[in-house]
Amino acid sequence: MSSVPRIVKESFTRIEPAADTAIAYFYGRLFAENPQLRTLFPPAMDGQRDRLFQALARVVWSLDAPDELTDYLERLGRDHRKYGVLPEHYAAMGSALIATLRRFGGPGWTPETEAAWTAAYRTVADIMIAAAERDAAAAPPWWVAEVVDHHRPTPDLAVVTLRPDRRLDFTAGQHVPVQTARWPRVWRRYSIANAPRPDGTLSLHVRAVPGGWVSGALVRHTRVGDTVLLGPADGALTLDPACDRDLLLVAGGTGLAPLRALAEQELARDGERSVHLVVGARSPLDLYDLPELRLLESGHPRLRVVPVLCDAPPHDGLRGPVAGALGRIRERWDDHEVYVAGPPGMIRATVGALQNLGVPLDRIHHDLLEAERGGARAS
Ligand SMILES: NC(=O)C1=CN([C@@H]2O[C@H](COP(=O)(O)OP(=O)(O)OC[C@H]3O[C@@H](n4cnc5c(N)ncnc54)[C@H](O)[C@@H]3O)[C@@H](O)[C@H]2O)C=CC1
Repeated sequence: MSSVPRIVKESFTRIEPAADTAIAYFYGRLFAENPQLRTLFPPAMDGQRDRLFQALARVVWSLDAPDELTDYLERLGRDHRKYGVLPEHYAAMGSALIATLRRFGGPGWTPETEAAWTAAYRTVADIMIAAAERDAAAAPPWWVAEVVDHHRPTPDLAVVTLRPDRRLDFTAGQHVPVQTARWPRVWRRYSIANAPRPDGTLSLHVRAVPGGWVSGALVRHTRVGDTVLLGPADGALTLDPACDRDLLLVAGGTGLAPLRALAEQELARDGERSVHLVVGARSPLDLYDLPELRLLESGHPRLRVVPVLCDAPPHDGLRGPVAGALGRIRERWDDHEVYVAGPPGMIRATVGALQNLGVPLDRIHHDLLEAERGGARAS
């Protein structure tokens, strides 16, 4: 095994405390040397800086796990096609990155360190470029999608249905990046709220969060007939086809979207698994999809939908945080496969409650890291 991972990790630890300054320097240098690259990035770079640093950290700490790293980089390479990134851009990025690391690497930065980073970057770029080229043979870099339905069950929430101009493959539980005409080059991810449909349309549940550019545009400034851009679907919150345990799906707020998709996918199969869909919300108004869910339930005896309200006056359902309600719905869930989606605090509380109810961790699936990166999906 080469010494590259060790050297890269050690030097990265020294640079990490100055991450914010280093990333700002990196972009300043990249755009000064390659002004044409500025058009690939959004006008405001704040979120972009965080994302670059998170990606860099993930690559550095995965250098010892080549399979995991390759999988991640291939997805990243495919995903970068939607930004208009070309193979020749990688050299410019690499040169600005090495210059930045040299500048912030302190006295421990040696020719050996620089050689290790150069080798690591070359490997990373080669994997991303090759994955993007393979993908280009099979799929467009982005899809133009027409808004075919848009309704606002509450003032800050929209259910948006889109028809992509070409087939967009996805698996129930995945999310897609979305760009609106109002905010060019700003992409945000939203979970797809349905299993694949014969007509290729997909629905998103979008809450307009304070200061959220894309979520605000999708909720308040989007109409039927408008178009948005979509990137490729991604995400691992999907059903394991080999598993036949009964399903417990625990949703908080718009975290309902991916779990509704999983429920639809399971119910479309000729199976016998029971499906409990527990929907946590703050108030009755926030149970925006309940009428549709009741309709689904009425057509499928193996589905049970259980709303749980936390901030509501007494009503005929369950009250309190969704995590605390699980033990009141059923004493044990340890024979179930469980999927959880919602705000990070709700995911954490629910996973803890499930463990207390005897569910092994390897049967609890969630996207906590994605939800924490978060704004990602919400803003
Ligand atoms: N795959 C995933 O995990 C997905 C996650 N999301 C995330 O879900 C969130 C949805 O937001 P909203 O609809 O505004 O939800 P919300 O803030 O209205 O909360 C929904 C439910 O979660 C509970 N909750 C909220 N914060 C909590 C905390 N700190 N501890 C325990 N329980 C908590 C509430 O009591 C309520 O029952 C967003 O952060 C979004 O990014 C959305 C889609 C998919």
